[in-house]
Amino acid sequence: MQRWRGLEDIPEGWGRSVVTIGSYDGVHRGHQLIIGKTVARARELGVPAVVVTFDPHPSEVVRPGTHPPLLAPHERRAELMAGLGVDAVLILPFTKEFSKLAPADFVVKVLVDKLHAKLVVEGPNFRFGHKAAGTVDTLAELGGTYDYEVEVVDLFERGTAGGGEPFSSTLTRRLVAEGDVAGAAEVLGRPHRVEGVVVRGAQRGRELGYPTANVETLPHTAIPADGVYAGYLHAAGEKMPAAISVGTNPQFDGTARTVEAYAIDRVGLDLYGLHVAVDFTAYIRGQEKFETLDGLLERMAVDVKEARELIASAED
Ligand SMILES: Cc1cc2nc3c(=O)[nH]c(=O)nc-3n(C[C@H](O)[C@H](O)[C@H](O)COP(=O)(O)O)c2cc1C
Ligand SMILES: Nc1ncnc2c1ncn2[C@@H]1O[C@H](COP(=O)(O)OP(=O)(O)O)[C@@H](O)[C@H]1O
Repeated sequence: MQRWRGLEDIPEGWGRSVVTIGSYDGVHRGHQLIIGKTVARARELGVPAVVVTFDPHPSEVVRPGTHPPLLAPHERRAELMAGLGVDAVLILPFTKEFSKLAPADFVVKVLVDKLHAKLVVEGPNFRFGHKAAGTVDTLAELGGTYDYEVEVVDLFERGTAGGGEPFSSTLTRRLVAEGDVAGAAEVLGRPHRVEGVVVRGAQRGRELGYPTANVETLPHTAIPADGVYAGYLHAAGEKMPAAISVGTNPQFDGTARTVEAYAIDRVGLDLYGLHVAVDFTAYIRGQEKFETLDGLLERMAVDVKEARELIASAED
């Protein structure tokens, strides 16, 4: 899969393409439908499938200070899109100037002049151009002038997550923020993942008998609510069942919020400095401050047992 940052990166002589445009944060199951359709149509038409997305998130540029927590960094989104068969991802730097392009100017600059769109696939709620003035109808009208078709895919799949709300990035962010990682996994079609480099913590975990890899997350990462979770730690090419703690370590009157994962029953790992990923599959409990350290240790033993069981039952 090709990855372009900015219109200048599109190779000279790029032919026609099937295109879909969106933030696609999380690449959840609704997104997967639209992107899957884009790829299927591209194959039928014998041209490449291109996803156009933005960085930073448009809302931060339009209303500074409103950057939403991100479900997946661009790197991860690209990996997921490649898995869906996408041929190229174009990340457009979303600047103030770019945000002022009228819908027709956006269409000409990106879809017509650069990607030579033959077909554009979107969800019904797609908006684009200055003040989000462009709708799928605007897109289709311009297609009449500029020789491309528009196909609207209903992305409103519903599961049981969030009380049967339609799948969306907003719903997923809410479920993650509430600690409902099982619900988030239903919308995403896979567990929610937090990634980053393993940094040093208080060096206390090993003394407690549960060394934990402390993950330094990227700004704007969607981090699950404080609590204890079951999941996986992916490190050095291995996928290890893990008990995960998110919080400030109230037992030790900590203040910094950390994401830390204990790889169950693994001894002697050295993960410092590695880029790792933590997948959240199930919520176990909230963070607590126990009367004694033994209270915490007893509870941690139970957490690890529960995590092991939750993971084993999900793998069956
Ligand atoms: C399964 C599990 C459960 C935890 N539960 C709590 C808790 O209830 N309260 C708390 O303050 N810290 C909790 N922690 C975090 C530990 O306090 C933390 O991992 C320990 O202090 C080591 O920190 P360090 O990695 O900075 O050395 C938990 C950690 C794990 C792995
Ligand atoms: N089973 C394990 N799970 C997670 N990290 C482990 C494990 N075994 C060894 N480690 C290593 O130990 C470190 C965590 O030990 P800990 O005492 O909690 O130190 P810190 O406070 O720096 O996180 C991890 O960063 C990793 O390098």
